[in-house]
Formats: sequence, C-alpha cells, structure tokens
Amino acid sequence: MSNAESPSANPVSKGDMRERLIIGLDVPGVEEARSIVTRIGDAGTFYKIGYQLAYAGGFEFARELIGQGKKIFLDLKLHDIGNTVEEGVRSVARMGVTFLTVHAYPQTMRAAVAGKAGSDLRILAVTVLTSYDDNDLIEAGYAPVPAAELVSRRAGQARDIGIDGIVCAATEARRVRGIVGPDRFIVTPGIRPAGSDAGDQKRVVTPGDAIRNGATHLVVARPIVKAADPRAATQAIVREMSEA
Ligand SMILES: O=c1ccn([C@@H]2O[C@H](COP(=O)(O)O)[C@@H](O)[C@H]2O)c(=O)[nH]1
Repeated sequence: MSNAESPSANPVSKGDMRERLIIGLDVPGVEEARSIVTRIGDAGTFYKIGYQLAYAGGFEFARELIGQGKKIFLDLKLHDIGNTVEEGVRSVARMGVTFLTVHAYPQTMRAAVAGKAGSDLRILAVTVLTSYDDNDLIEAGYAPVPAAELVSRRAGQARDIGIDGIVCAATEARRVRGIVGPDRFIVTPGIRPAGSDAGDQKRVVTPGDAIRNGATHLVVARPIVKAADPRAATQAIVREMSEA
C-alpha cells in the first residue's frame, strides 16, 4: 500500500473533548506559558507552540510538557527547499511532539513525509491561513480563486502525498473531509466562541459548529490565553464542543 493510501490511524477519542482542543500558547515566554498551563490544570491536555514561544524557549518547554504527559503541536509552518524541510522535520521527529505543520506546497509536503519516516510525528499541511480571505489571496499574487477552492486543491495534493492531516478553517472542514477520506486529521484554527473578538481571523467558526462540521481538533489561543480565567475559558469551550 502506498503512503498516500495509508495515513496514520486517527487516534481521536470521541469521548473526551479535552483531547480535541489544542490550546495555543501564544505568549512571550516560558514563564507566562508555564503559568497558563498550571492555571488550566487538567482542563487542558494538548498545547500548541508557535513562532512567539518557540523562539523564546518554547522547544525546551515543549519537552517539559511532554514529560508531564501533555501532547504538543509544534506550529512551525515549515516551507523551504526540500532538503532543508526534510532534515528539519527529521530533527523535530526526535523531540516527541505529536503534530508539526508545514505549508501545503507539494515539494514541501513530500519532503516532510520523507523526513518523518519511521517516527510517530504527524505532519499537518496548512492549506490557506484562516486570516486570509479571497482578497488577501489576490493581493498575494494568486489569480482570483475562492479561498475554499484553494483549500480543496491543496487538501487533495496533501492526501495524494500521504500527509497525516489538514489545517483549514472549520468553514471548509466538511468539504475537506470529503476529499481526504475518514482517517486524516482536520485541525481548525480561527475558532471563536460566540460574541468574542475575531481579531485578525477572517474565516471564523464557533467551537460547536467546528465539531458539527467534522473537525477532529480545534485550535484556540487568544480566547483562552488572554482570558481572565484561562481554565474557565477552556472548560466553557470543551463544554460547547461536548454538546455539539
Ligand atoms: O491557518 C492558520 C494556521 C495557524 N493558525 C494559528 O492558530 C492560532 C490561532 O490563534 P487565535 O488567537 O485563536 O486566533 C495562532 O497561533 C495561529 O498562528 C491560525 O490561526 N490559522
């Protein structure tokens, strides 16, 4: 069976929505991150480390959280020449993290699949950033194309290359599920509880609708890490996911 036909088994437990909420630790340093993780306590099981924390001690902190039994999503959105991506992914594969992102360019995705070979690391392909709408794609030099169509095209390429999961807006999750089949992860940022500030996100969905649309994992940063009570904010989102 080719790589494209055998994506990694989807380990999502339908029973515990905490495992399907990925909390984005978008904070300036490890001290702040550690404090938020402590305050969230057992309400959170899965954390995302992106640019802001990764370049401020986040890699070491990722190892610390893994040591405590938490899962880690390294959101590095790699994109470079193939050899550099492949070797970078090979290094990340030794860290024990669960998810790593790359941009959904075919050369990049192929290199990432080669780099993670033999490890438990799962590669997610970022299709079209949730802060982009159709006009942002035109501004970036694309011929006019609806963001949802470009997401579909890239999801199909990711499937053919054997990528483990797709990052897209939850508005596109149903369509993407039809393209990638039942076993791949669909990870959706741009999540906002009703009434909360979208900030720079443009393709936004509530936690309940994201689950109903078939997302396997939701990514939420500011609505939790900037909340007065991050544990209560986490619990409210998990509750909404559970009731969906
Ligand atoms: O398309 C994408 C890919 C990644 N992200 C990341 O998710 C979080 C979302 O943060 P919020 O504060 O909940 O908006 C952030 O770390 C992004 O880098 C994304 O938003 N969209």
